[in-house]
Amino acid sequence: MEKDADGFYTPAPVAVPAAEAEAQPEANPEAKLEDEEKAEAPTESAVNTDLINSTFEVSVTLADQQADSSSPLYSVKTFEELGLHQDLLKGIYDMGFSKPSKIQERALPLLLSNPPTNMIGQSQSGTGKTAAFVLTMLSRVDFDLNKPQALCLAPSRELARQIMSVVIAMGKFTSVQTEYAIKENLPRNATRITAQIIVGTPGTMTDLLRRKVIDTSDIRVFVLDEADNMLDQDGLGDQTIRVKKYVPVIEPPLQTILFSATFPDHVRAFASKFAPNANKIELQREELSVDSIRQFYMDCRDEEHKYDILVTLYTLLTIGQSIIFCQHRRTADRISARMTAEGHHVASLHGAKDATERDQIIDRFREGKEKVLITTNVIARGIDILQVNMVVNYDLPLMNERNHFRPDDVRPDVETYIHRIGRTGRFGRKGISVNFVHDRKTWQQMQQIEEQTGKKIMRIETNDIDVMEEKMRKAMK
Ligand SMILES: Nc1ncnc2c1ncn2[C@@H]1O[C@H](COP(=O)(O)OP(=O)(O)OP(=O)(O)O)[C@@H](O)[C@H]1O
Repeated sequence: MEKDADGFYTPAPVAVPAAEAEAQPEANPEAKLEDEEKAEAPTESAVNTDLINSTFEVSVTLADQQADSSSPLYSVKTFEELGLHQDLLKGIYDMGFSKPSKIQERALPLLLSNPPTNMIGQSQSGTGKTAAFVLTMLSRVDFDLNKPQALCLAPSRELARQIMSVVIAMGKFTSVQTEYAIKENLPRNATRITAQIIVGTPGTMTDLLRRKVIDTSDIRVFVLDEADNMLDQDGLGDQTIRVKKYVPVIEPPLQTILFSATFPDHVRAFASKFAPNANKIELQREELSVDSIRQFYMDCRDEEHKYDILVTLYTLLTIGQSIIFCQHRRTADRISARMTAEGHHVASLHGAKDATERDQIIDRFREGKEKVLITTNVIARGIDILQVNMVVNYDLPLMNERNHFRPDDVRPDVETYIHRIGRTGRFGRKGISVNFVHDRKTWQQMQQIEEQTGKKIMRIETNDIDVMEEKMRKAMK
């Protein structure tokens, strides 16, 4: 199975493993036909060849990385050795996965062993954490029992929908039943959910639990994706704790699974309380972001110059796909309205839009119908769109006001930064991130990000557009 036009998983004819791809005799047989009709349509053939070549290149570099012991994609094992049911192995191979990543290899045996043990797992963005917890949910569910058995919480409806697409793809050869706990999905008068796996956001999940639409008496797995965010008192902490209170812990024994690319110190202790006696897989600070994302910054004179530079970048933004992050919804709306009025094609997505519109916008972006998405932190975490090769921090991410030392000392939100740039460079692919810096304060904030992540952020000259473009194109290759 491979991702369809919606970016979700649907059946594909046959996945060609990287090693076999080279042996394919004719990547594009049509290219050989020399009749008039074909001769008149060289563009399509050329595009096909390009697509095939680029898929091939990704497969080859992926195979290299999965064989490099220092890569987060490395593994010595096969999926067969991880103790998965035959039906789930079929699902995994149908998705085109051939080898586990490091987090999958390390976490799955711990997650699947009995008696069930809690897990706090950390691994860089785009390294396959979703498969680790989805396979655990699917492994622990009794498909003959028509009752909820696994709950999974994510910070946004977009991420909940994406996780569900993975549950459905990996569970394709099982009889799993699923349901969403996201806004405007179930009718208000729904009385009972019989689905075994429920994926949602904490507000709606609480509402369904409170109204007893979800019976918790057989829940055995409780997953928090983006767990540091889900437990943070400045984020969704209160709502997540409320959900947990509804779920019995002792009978059946509850396995609590927390995953994220980041676990800042201030939530680490609470995470250990929330998932007691957990197996832990942790990253060192300098390992937090992946090396395949090249990081840059651009000096802008002021706010208006930021906009001008963004417009100058437009052609580059549309080479693959790109996500532009703003601190506020109004900024996202303002710049997207202005760019649209000037004839550019951009979409904007944030939490103030209604559910149907949000679904349409992200689906169009997944399908590649929109190339440039202007947004807020709402999709900073978890969203997996492989074609995104550029992320722009139009505004650097900043801590909530209550974490400011003084009103004039606004600290950068380093965790959100790591997640934002992680929307590109997924599973070994290349990507670039660009930060706009326009005054002393933003300059200092960027330096703090550099210090705390231990990764160099390179300057890109904005005076000479050609040089700027050339440098960025090179970094994207
Ligand atoms: N073993 C594998 N082989 C090939 N591709 C994989 C494998 N595991 C995961 N992937 C793909 O890698 C991409 C990233 O995976 P995923 O979204 O689970 O990352 P993540 O670690 O959860 O990232 P984030 O921290 O951003 O949420 C997805 O497109 C997924 O299908």
